[in-house]
Formats: sequence, structure tokens, C-alpha cells
Amino acid sequence: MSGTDRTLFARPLTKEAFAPFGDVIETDGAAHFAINGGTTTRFHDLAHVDVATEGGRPLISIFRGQAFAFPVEIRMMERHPLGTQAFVPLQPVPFLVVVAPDRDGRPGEPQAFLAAPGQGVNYACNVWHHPLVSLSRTSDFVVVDRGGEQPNLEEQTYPAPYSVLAER
Ligand SMILES: NC(=O)N[C@@H](O)C(=O)O
Ligand code: NI
Repeated sequence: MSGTDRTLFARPLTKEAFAPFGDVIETDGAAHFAINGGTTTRFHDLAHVDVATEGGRPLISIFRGQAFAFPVEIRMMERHPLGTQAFVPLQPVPFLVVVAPDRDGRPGEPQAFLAAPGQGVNYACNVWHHPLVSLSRTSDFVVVDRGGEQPNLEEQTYPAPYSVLAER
């Protein structure tokens, strides 16, 4: 954190840095092998999808996210206690990923990551995150998450907003 005490700088999204919050979905460094007679490469098992808790089922949806401009105000966070949630852009566009550790049932200080074109994310179960933040232009994302009858959305508002800047 730098600048005022509620200013964040987005840092590059990497598997290592994001590991406490979930998976980075990307071909770089992924296990892969040729299939279909060598005409296709399968980048295999890129994220841990967990949506079966309490009878949940996997949903595949498309979110069309409107573009935000920096500085991005982070006023609230949410989480999905019963399942993971993956976002994979359908076009090679950057987007902003904001997550936070849990602090006694509320989101702690947020961490901002800039997903590069070609990257996606999979939030682990019950991880605090900000709803989709597209950048540059309205973009479509394939979203894989949990369907079921039980409530699976918890939201918390920060006492004061954080402001995310693109970079130092
Ligand atoms: N609410 C909803 O379906 N979207 C959020 O979960 C989100 O993370 O964007
Ligand atoms: Ni969500």
C-alpha cells in the first residue's frame, strides 16, 4: 500500500502471488499435451473447480462487464461460501482482480492484481473478492461457478473506500 493509507497499486497477476486466493488460468507453465491426432493442444486441469457442496451443480455463464477506469474505487467485497468462481475473458483483454483475506468474517485489506490479456482467475471457495472489473472496453467473460438453491453470496461494505491505481 502506498500513497494515502487506502490507495492500492495493481500488481501483475502471478500464480504464486494469487495462490492464497485461488488459481490463475493461463497456458504459461500449464501441463499440456497433444490430442485429436496432434491437431489440438490440451492445456490440462488449470483450476480447482469445487461447486458440489450441498448438492450444487456447475454453471457456465457469460458476464458482459462494462469497463472501469482507474482509479477504481473498492467500496465492497463479496464471497461465495459454497463454491469456486472462475472468470475467463473471451477476448485477450486485461482486467482487475481484487481480493482480500478474511478478518473475523469481514474482508481485510484488499490486494489488487492486473490480469494480463490471456489470463483468467478462479476464486477459491469463500474468498473475498470484488465483483468483475473489466478494463479498457466492455468485455465478455466465461464464468464457471455454482448453481443451487442455497444462498451463496455474502457481501460486506468497507467503512471507507479503497482506491486502486494502475501502477506505481
Ligand atoms: N454476483 C455475481 O454473479 N457476480 C459476482 O459473483 C462476481 O464475482 O462478479
Ligand atoms: Ni463473485
